[in-house]
Amino acid sequence: MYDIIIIGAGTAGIAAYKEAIKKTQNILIINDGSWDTTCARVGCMPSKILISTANRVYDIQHADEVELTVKAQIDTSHVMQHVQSLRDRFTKATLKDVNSWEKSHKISGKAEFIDAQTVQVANQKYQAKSFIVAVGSTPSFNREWKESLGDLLITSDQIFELNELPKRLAVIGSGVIAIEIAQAMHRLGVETTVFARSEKVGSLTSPTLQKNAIEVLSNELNIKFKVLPEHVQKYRNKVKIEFTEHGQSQQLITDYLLVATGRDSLLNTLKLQNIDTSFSDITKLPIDPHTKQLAQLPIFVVGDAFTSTPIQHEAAHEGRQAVQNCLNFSKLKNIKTLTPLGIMFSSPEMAGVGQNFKSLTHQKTAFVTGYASYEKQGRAIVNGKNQGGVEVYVDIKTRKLLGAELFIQSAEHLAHLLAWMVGQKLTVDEVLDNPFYHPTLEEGLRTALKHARRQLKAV
Ligand SMILES: Cc1cc2nc3c(=O)[nH]c(=O)nc-3n(C[C@H](O)[C@H](O)[C@H](O)COP(=O)(O)OP(=O)(O)OC[C@H]3O[C@@H](n4cnc5c(N)ncnc54)[C@H](O)[C@@H]3O)c2cc1C
Ligand SMILES: NC(=O)c1ccc[n+]([C@@H]2O[C@H](COP(=O)([O-])OP(=O)(O)OC[C@H]3O[C@@H](n4cnc5c(N)ncnc54)[C@H](O)[C@@H]3O)[C@@H](O)[C@H]2O)c1
Repeated sequence: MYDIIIIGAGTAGIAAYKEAIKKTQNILIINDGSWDTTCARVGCMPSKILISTANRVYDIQHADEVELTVKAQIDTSHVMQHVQSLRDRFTKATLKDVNSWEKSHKISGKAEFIDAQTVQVANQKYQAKSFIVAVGSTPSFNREWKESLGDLLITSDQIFELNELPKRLAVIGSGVIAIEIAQAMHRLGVETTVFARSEKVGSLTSPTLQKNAIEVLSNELNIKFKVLPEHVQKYRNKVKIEFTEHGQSQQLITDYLLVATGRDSLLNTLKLQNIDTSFSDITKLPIDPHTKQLAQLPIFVVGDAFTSTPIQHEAAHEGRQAVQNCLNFSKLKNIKTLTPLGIMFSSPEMAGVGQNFKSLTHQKTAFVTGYASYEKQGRAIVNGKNQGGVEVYVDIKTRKLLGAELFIQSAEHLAHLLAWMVGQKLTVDEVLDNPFYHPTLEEGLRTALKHARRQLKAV
């Protein structure tokens, strides 16, 4: 009997293995499919390569933002090769690591539970004192549409495999994946149309920043809000989409349909109902949000498989932390301990830190919002990127910084600073006691913090 069986070798499973091997050699990791992680193969890395290249094209074509006249000829014919070769560099690094592990610790194949102590892979049974379940998720899509469109319906699992940039792309969804990829494709010269079921873009929950983001992004991108395809079909090896806009029936011919409408957990592949029949509905599993324990069992579910924050660093953190709970069962520690931090790599970037506007409002927390627009922010003007704004949320009683939302260029850096401040439970006064260099984007953050402090004084 193994000390731990880890199911899934993505970000969370690999982090769990690397932590567990420091404590015990009596471990097994089972993975169905490729051992190079969703993040490196079809997620974080290829998407960021595409976005970075697209933003370079944009900056060359918009040099007039800083009064430069540039006559450039941009050849995008190697973009997909660039995405793939750089992506391969990252996946190779992961595979090199995995290949260095003891062979007898690894099994390829789909794991299914037989009971709470036993899993089966291709008719072979394996038992463990504890399990770390890190099976991740997969893109959701309409099966009927897939049947009629075949390879022309793609998800984030396929888009980075295209040999060349398409001429035209339709995207369904206006969440994180949809907007990141749609904006990048548009900037690379792909005629891109986004179908959004609601009037919302990306991850922001603040109504002010959301409104601003809709304005800014729809100035650049063709986003059809509250419009969804009604019928799709293959037409001369293209995709024909029928939809209704402003009360009129319309149609659009495009090369591919990218479906980015969320991801489904792969927990349903594990036959958890063999442990307890009540586990057959994976959306209702009794998983403790803090310890990630399934019911009272020595089974811990980590990463994207069951989370409201499907992001890489959380998956890795949960994978590592779960090992302690397995080896010290049943003395459990909370796994979910990181300050919330989410960054969306649109342009301008969106970020959320700590508690967001929506959760603070729902919990009826007594807080003030400090706001700063970046339209007139000195450094942003100098950079020719003066769009968006930031909001900081401060507790009225304790004056502590509770969270922030950002929609500005380079939000990724400010968001980290803010996450570290929120994690240290600093008050707005303590944050403002720190140096703010001139001229920097951080000065805009100071404006927002001061705005919040003025309201506290007024309360
Ligand atoms: C397009 C895209 C862009 C992204 N960009 C970012 C980003 O910029 N920043 C960020 O933080 N996050 C990003 N993410 C999210 C990030 O990739 C995920 O949060 C992270 O990869 C989750 O890791 P995981 O270990 O939970 O799952 P995965 O890495 O998906 O690993 C799960 C593994 O389990 C295996 N498995 C499934 N079922 C079984 C079974 N029954 N038996 C055995 N093995 C099984 C799977 O095959 C897979 O290998 C992005 C995701 C996508 C799709
Ligand atoms: N930068 C990053 O950190 C990053 C990048 C990409 C993905 N991710 C992670 O991956 C997760 C999944 O991303 P995602 O974009 O697939 O999910 P999402 O939840 O961000 O967006 C889903 C979108 O699909 C729409 N939608 C859902 N069902 C629909 C339906 N039936 N018809 C039409 N539209 C529908 C929603 O309205 C929304 O616009 C994200 O939550 C994020 O945590 C992170």
